[in-house]
Amino acid sequence: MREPRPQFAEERETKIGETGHHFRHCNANFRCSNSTAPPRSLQVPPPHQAPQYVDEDCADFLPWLRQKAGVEISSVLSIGKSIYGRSLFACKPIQAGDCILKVPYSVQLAPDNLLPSISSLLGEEVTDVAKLALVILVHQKLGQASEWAPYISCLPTIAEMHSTIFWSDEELKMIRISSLYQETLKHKVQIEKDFSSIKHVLDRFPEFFEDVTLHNFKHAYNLVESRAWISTRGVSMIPFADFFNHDGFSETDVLSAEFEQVSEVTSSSLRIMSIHSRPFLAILGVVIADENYAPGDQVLIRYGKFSNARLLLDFGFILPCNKYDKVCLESNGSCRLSKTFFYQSLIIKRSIFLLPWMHHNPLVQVEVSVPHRDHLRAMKLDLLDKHTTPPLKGVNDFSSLGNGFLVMEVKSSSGKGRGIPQSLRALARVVCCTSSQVLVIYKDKIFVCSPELQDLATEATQNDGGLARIPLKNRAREVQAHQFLRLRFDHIIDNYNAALESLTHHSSLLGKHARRMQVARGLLIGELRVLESASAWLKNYCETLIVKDNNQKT
Ligand SMILES: C[S@@+](CC[C@H](N)C(=O)[O-])C[C@H]1O[C@@H](n2cnc3c(N)ncnc32)[C@H](O)[C@@H]1O
Repeated sequence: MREPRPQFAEERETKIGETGHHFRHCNANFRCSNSTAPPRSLQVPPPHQAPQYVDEDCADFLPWLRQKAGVEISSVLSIGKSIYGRSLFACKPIQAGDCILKVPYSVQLAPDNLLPSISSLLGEEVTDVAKLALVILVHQKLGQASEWAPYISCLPTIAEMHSTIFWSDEELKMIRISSLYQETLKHKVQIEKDFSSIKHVLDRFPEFFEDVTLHNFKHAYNLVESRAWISTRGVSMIPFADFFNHDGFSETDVLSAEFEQVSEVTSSSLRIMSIHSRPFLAILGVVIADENYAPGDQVLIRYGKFSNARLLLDFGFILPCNKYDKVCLESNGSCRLSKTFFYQSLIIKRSIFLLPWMHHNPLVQVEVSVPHRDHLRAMKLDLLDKHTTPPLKGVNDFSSLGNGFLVMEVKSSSGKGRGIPQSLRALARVVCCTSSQVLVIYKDKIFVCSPELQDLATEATQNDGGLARIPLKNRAREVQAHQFLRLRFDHIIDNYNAALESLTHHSSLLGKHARRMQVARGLLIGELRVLESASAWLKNYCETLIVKDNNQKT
């Protein structure tokens, strides 16, 4: 799920699902953005070019929805087609602030639409996503006999969906270097788990589920993940509203910018929930235009501040130059508090929903080891154990990336370097403290001690407890620590370049596979950009320190 998007949850720097915010229910406001922004996806031409304003396939959809709702849903939007699939276009001039869409709860599909005879058999572990997937499967089976048929028939087929959960093993290999690879495997396992937990119920209702395979279930599941929103009814499919496409270039923060306004000024319902531990915010029912639109403009919303990996996993597309791309350097293993793992390796992963029960070996692994022969090893481990806070707490795209260092693009190599987590730099500072050992004899025992590490410990205690958060007084050591990090980044960069190089040789791929290869390349290129920006920043940082040092000496 995602953001206010279809399941529109916000991908923010804080884990929304854990903030404890709970908004009175409501009709939420979505700000929409005009499709005159630059092209957004790999699929050219841009969406505002020659849109087909009326989607003939949906001819009976709006009259049906209006009749079912008993009210006008929107008088200013029409359903059309763009390169993004079904899309919403302004059919009349729209002014900022206009309410452009209202979808009553009565025409939303939620888990409570499941027949009580079915839902009563489902265990508590069955998620809302899985339940809503079952609702979709029931209506798919009913076909034209379903009262939701005009909507269900508008949903994309599995062949039209490109989430990496539908990629073949061969296709997935193309993104093996990215953490999305692990995320995808983990997510597939989660879906399989959900399927096994409902299988006995499916068997009890052959009239609805006789032919349902894991494949069909996955399809329905991803329909929910790529289109559902969160409402007070839980995860909901909102017909018509789920035809909005995503605009990653929009500066409008659908979630947070609207947040207070919605909860305070309108009677809207904003609610933050978490599906599969993924943070997302959802809003519902009412969409307010945030800018003016001329007839024919595609009206887009921002699903969330999603990196390409997340867009690809949930929605099956990526954006070129996605400013929300991130890379995660993750401490290895399932147990980040393990001193050994914490020190011994850092793994670079792209950030997305990594689920904790998966332990496949990541392809890119960077050793940041404290050699066993390091006399300070025990002390370093102890210090880190005492002072290091979980580096990724609350900042990850993916629920399971609790162990890593989330690296975002550093906009300027001479800037503040905010894309490189302090905790990662701190780790490098500690790891690089390798000298100044002294032996202390205490109670007839010999202890190895380091004034340098001791200083860090004192400094941490005197400040906020964070270890090595400020530059080391010893400038040469500070440079050494950052050069050490840069080496690791450069190693990963080399691996990304090699992976990209290998993708260019997949010329035999056709159709869907060729498209997926293009997407895989786009994903890796975006992550490489983040890595290169970090490396450039580290280089600049070291050079600046060296110059300062030289100036002081002369
Ligand atoms: C909520 S639905 C939007 C309506 C959808 N286009 C349809 O045909 O029903 C989300 C899906 O739309 C497509 N989509 C939305 N925004 C996109 C974008 N910026 N670039 C490419 N595809 C996009 C993706 O297939 C995504 O899974």
